[in-house]
Amino acid sequence: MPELVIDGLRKRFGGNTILNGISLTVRDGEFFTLLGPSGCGKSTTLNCVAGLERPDGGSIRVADTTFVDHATGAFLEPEARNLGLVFQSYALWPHMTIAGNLAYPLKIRRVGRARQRELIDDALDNVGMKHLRGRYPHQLSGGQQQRVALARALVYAPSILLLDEPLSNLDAQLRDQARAWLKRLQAQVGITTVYVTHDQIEALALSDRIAVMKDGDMLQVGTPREIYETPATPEVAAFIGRCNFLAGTVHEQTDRHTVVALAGDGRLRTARAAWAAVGDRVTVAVRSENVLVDAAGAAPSDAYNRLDAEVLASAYVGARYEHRLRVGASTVQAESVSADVAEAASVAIRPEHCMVYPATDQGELAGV
Ligand SMILES: Nc1ncnc2c1ncn2[C@@H]1O[C@H](COP(=O)(O)OP(=O)(O)OP(=O)(O)O)[C@@H](O)[C@H]1O
Repeated sequence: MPELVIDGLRKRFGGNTILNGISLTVRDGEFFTLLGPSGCGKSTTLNCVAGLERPDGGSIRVADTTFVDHATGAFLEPEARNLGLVFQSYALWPHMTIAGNLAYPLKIRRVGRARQRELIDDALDNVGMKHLRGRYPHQLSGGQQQRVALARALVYAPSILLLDEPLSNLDAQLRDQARAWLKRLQAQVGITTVYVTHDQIEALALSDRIAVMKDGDMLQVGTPREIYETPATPEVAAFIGRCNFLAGTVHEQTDRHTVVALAGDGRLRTARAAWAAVGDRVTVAVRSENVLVDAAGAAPSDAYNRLDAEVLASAYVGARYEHRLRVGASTVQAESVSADVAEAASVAIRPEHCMVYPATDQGELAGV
């Protein structure tokens, strides 16, 4: 399966710049996700790959085939790109059986009847729908229809699979199931896949790598672990998972730590941020699951920061409790498995769980 290379992709609609020169490479056989808030340009990127939009700058190439190159004026028509496409609305033809829906793209490609049957059986087998080949779309559930849409996109062995929020019409439980079989299927077929979603859990669960987008720019590309554990910017940290942001000033640089004086009160040792100088204004990001409340009393002080805290509110949310605490001048969110935090007069945070960034407007982060 080929690589997809996007280089300097630009797109404007009217006076608005939607893509600011995006560059990325999707590797052979990779499950690659474009993740970001609504309107950041994910679908526009995918549509440029599909040939449904013409970019205003940059190029897109798959293996040795140029799909589009603004500099030379090259543009390959969508139907010549041999792509598998699945969108949010599955758009199966209602008057055709499932097998008929899958046969259609093969007929267009002039595949012989016997071979059509083999390919259709294989594709339906892949998605566990072979036994329903004679049914019509209205006789299937939403989840089953989505499987058929995927089988139809795979039946003619496309070079790349493009999926735009394909699971968003399914209810929560079906979505979980669909996620599991989609990941299995993609690995089994080994097809290079670009997936668009604004759902962070979906992105983390499915992807080999994720590109986090905002306002037509790419903020970070990395594996799910890299994106979650070492977000490149506070915006990435804010968009994925639950994160606290604490304002402060660099107080001291030691061999191993950067010590931050928090606004209000308290000091926080963080993993050393080599770029920071004493006196710099910084934003420290800490995931809410890394703010320990119930273990605070037991945490050895050399391995943890200990900060005075006041519990403002606690809520039971099923598998855990969520707490709002006042720490210095900030409100901090924390999680615990035990309800027993009423006495907590401090929180414990490991230095390596504190991520330091140049000072960022906290109001902007709230809007991510
Ligand atoms: N054909 C168009 N004409 C004008 N503006 C458009 C067009 N298509 C998209 N846009 C605008 O471009 C921006 C990016 O849209 P896009 O669909 O790429 O975002 P997205 O990240 O996929 O968001 P969502 O998750 O909501 O689909 C939006 O502000 C949208 O309104």
